[in-house]
Amino acid sequence: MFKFKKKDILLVILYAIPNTILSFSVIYIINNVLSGNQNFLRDYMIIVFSAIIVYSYLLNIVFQKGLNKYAFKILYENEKKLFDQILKAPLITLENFGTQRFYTAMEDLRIFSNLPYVITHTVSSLLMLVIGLIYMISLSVPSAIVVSVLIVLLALSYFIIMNSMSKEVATLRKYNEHYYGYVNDLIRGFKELKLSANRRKNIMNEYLGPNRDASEGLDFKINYVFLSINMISQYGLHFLIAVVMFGLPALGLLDRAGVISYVVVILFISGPINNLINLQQTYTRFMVANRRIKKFRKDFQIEEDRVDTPQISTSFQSIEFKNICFNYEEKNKENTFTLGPVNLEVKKGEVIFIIGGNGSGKSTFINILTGLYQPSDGEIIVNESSIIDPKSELQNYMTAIFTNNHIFSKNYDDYKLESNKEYQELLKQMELDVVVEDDKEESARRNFSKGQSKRMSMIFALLEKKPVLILDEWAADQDPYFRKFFYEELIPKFKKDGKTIIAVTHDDAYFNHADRIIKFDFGKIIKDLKTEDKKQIKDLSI
Ligand SMILES: Nc1ncnc2c1ncn2[C@@H]1O[C@H](COP(=O)(O)OP(=O)(O)OP(=O)(O)O)[C@@H](O)[C@H]1O
Repeated sequence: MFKFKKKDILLVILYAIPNTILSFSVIYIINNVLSGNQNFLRDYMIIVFSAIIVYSYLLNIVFQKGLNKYAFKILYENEKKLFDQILKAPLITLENFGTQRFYTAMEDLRIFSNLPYVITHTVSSLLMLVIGLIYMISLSVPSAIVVSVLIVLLALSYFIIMNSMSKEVATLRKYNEHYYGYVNDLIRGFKELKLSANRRKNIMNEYLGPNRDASEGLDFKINYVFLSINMISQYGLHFLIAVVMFGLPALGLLDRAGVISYVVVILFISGPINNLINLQQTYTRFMVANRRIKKFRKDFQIEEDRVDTPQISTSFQSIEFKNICFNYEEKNKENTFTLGPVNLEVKKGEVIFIIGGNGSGKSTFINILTGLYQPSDGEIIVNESSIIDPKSELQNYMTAIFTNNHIFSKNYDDYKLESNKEYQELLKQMELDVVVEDDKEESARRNFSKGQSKRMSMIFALLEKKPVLILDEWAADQDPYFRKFFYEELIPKFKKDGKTIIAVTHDDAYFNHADRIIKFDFGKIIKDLKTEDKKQIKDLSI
């Protein structure tokens, strides 16, 4: 995902080398001043010392600015790519994996935006460590070996304790996953919980409470251990300095000036050592985030052939389904629902009602009709001759209002509402002119009642001016008066205007307002009746 070019690596090196040399010059000067080296006790040394600090500061500012720019560029570019991928993902993928995956992918991207800093820190810290060791070796090889061995031992004990906690960390993560599930129930099911004292008691006493109790103990243990091992670096450093101050001179490995130099170097490299140790956790997080993003990219793979800007076509004449089949691929489930084979022809201007019991496949069929689901088998023919690719082209002819319609917070369509006469007329027609008093976008996107929001969606759908209108139980949320108006006035008007209407409905009182009734059962069309056949229509039972 984040690919480093040769130029980027060169830039990091170009920064890290002078930065390390400058930092090391600071130690070198301090060492010599402390040990009373006359060459370093001259007046101009303060200017040299200050110049090094200022230069080092400016170098860091310039580099950090570039690094920041680079990190944010990568982050925002990848965020845009992610949304592009989400918009192009098939509906079935979204349904199978759940929206939660998008949120975690976004979180993972944020983690990754730190990668450039971390790499730069790693390179600088490593360079500081190497130069510090070289300096110590130049002063005394055996002392440098003793100090290096002690540093390695301290780092090893840190990693061993850290890794021993991985099982506990995984268990805590599992507890937290359940916890977020309960929180979700609590927020989304707030009304249902408020209605039942038993439910409130049970969610608290049997789920949320025990989950939090178990997490509390584990969280404390993990944090306590992490706190303790983080102290290893602090107290380990004191131990190391004690060895240098007392142990090494006692063994005759270092003199007084050597001790001062060693202590100064150790104090200086303790920062980079700490960085390197702590960075291990960051790298582990990167690896996990990388794995998850890769999996996300694979699961939500973009199909390159997808046409992204469909043109509205008004030349619709007919659509024909030939042996169309579809089945939900549910892992580890034997009885997955299968739709089809569906054979059906819809002609321009027809009003078709789709009926059938719960779970008979009406919405699944609508999803195929609108190109949201890709059929596993069969052919879709539009205007008698052109066989079309349902993924990209079906939507050219259709607009749909689903049962769980959504009114966007902003206008993502090509039409404008302001000063739009047609919009004003539609508001009156849908009897929303008393609720929406002006033609401003925000007025059309306020909080509506369910029935009003469906009427607003109808206005938006009609403004799209597509020849085929698909409605999934649109009238179910309307009051009896408007429902009657919809079936008896609006549908005939839409038909007169040349629209083709395919509506899923349970309103048997209005079946006579369709040209055809198509009944689904167990994923198959079991009846396809013309409404002229009054007797058969009367006998239809859902
Ligand atoms: N995303 C999905 N994954 C797996 N199975 C699904 C999915 N969506 C629906 N189903 C199953 O497919 C079958 C048909 O569902 P569908 O929603 O098409 O029925 P419907 O006729 O619209 O029902 P209703 O009148 O209740 O809205 C049901 O058995 C349902 O459980």
